[in-house]
Amino acid sequence: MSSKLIAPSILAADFANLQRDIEMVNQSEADWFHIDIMDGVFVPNISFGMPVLQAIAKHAKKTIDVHLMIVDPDRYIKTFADLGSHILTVHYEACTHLHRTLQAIKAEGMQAGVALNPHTNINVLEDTINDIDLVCLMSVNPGFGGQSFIENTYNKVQQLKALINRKGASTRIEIDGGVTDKNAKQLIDSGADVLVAGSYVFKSDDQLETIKGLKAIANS
Ligand SMILES: O=C(CO)[C@H](O)[C@H](O)COP(=O)(O)O
Repeated sequence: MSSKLIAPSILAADFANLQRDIEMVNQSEADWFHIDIMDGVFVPNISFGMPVLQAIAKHAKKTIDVHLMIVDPDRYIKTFADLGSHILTVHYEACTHLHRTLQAIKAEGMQAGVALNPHTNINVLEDTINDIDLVCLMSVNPGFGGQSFIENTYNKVQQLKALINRKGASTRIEIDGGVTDKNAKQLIDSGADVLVAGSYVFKSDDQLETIKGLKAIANS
């Protein structure tokens, strides 16, 4: 069984002490940096843009997993590659020509991810799953950190895992939103490979221990 991965969401970091929080992730047992880019159009919130990502990338020593919650993401694929993104995830709901977008991401040397909102059925990926490196299942409605986990996510992970197996794909399943020690084990048992955790990590007293504990649960 391959190792299950933990990706702290920088959205929940303390931006007054961003470099300290990045160093904490570097030193931790986390595997990826999860970076949420929000445009105030696709989602009802604006997070941060290119200069902040550039600053994070300068200090980050782990895989940079960028999640674009923006309309028409094709406009920025090259920019995000140039800024040092390793994985670039676009929303299914934001792409008119998803297959073309995936090819464009790969052409820039990045892994291609697709995120699905909680209301979007897994079967929309039936014809593209073999072209997708990562599916990010939103377990909250995107836009804000600190929301409650949607329980139907377990069913969706199982359905997605079944689709991946049926198609012989090697796609990873990532879960984003409301992940804690309470749901991590059931998510992994349902078929998840990567757990994104924002508030649970950054609002905890001992962040290194919180990441260590989540990683232990995910790989137990
Ligand atoms: O981007 C998000 C919502 O759009 C996620 O909720 C965020 O990445 C994770 O934060 P939290 O663990 O606090 O739910």
